[in-house]
Amino acid sequence: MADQDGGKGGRGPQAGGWPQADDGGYRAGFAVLVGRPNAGKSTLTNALVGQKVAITSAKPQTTRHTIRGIVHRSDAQLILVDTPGLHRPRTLLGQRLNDLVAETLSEVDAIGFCLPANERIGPGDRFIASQLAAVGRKPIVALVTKADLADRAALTEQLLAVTELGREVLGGEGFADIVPVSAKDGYQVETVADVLISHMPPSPPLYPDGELTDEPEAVMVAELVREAALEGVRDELPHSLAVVVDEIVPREGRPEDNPLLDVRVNLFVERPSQKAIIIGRGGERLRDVGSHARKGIEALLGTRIYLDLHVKVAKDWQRDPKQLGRLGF
Ligand SMILES: Nc1nc2c(ncn2[C@@H]2O[C@H](COP(=O)(O)OP(=O)(O)OP(=O)(O)O)[C@@H](O)[C@H]2O)c(=O)[nH]1
Repeated sequence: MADQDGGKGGRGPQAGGWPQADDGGYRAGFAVLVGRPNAGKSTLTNALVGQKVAITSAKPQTTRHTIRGIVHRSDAQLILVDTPGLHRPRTLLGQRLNDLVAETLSEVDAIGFCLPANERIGPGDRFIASQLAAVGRKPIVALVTKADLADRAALTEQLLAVTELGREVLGGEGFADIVPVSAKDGYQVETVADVLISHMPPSPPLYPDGELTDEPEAVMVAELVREAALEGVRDELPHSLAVVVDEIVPREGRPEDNPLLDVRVNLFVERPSQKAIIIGRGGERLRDVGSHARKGIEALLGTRIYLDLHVKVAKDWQRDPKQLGRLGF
């Protein structure tokens, strides 16, 4: 995977800004965080990378896209892939998500398996552990997340339970490492990076220094719109909303020192009633969504934008392969 990704998304390696790799000890590679919904994967990714790149929410399974962030060290690069929750497929969308996860797992150099410190290991965790065991020889690091939510005794007990799970499901010594971590208060976040980096292969840097994500900007724009559109109505339509960026184009005839980008975005829902929720009475809610998202997008792109949002009904898009393809899943 190492040499495939450099040019993805039109943000490939650029001249200048590359870290030096001639000291011989450089490591670089890919790691993925897996775990059941709500295990803390997105929050930990953000804490490791130091910038908000993925949606976090109190509701499960909001992370739809594979989002990468990059941890830069003077002697290493850790490229993180944040996957959707690995779970038993229910709808076709679920199946697609799991295919995506399986594909990602087979391509990375190490896997971080997130298990919350404050919740008992359950069937969902065992299911994921068995999937990981099937991936074959690959370092699997257990990350006991949300350590701030467990007291010392409970954390110790959880670490023992996780050790046991590793031996039972993976055989031999079980997990390559077990690290308790809290993304919330920063406890051991650096250690997680150190441990994952220790499992990366010797390699020259794969990305220019300072690049925090290779996610195509369009995907980040879509995430910002999606986040704004779900604000306050997650209960009503968390799984029924797909956001697709139609185009991002510079407005013609603008002065060079004051450019404006036209950003056109489509929001797909499954039913007319959901369209009404997004738009709100007299279009008021959609205007709020737009002004909210616009601020985030302007900060992301570093320029003023005109944001054009369109809400469309794509009936049963979650179950229709053609529609899923069109929506980028
Ligand atoms: N107290 C505490 N809460 C955390 C921590 N990490 C994550 N959370 C919370 O746990 C919830 C789920 O976190 P996410 O990072 O969205 O979990 P996820 O595994 O990416 O979830 P999915 O996208 O559903 O797969 C959110 O409400 C977070 O604020 C932590 O270290 N401490």
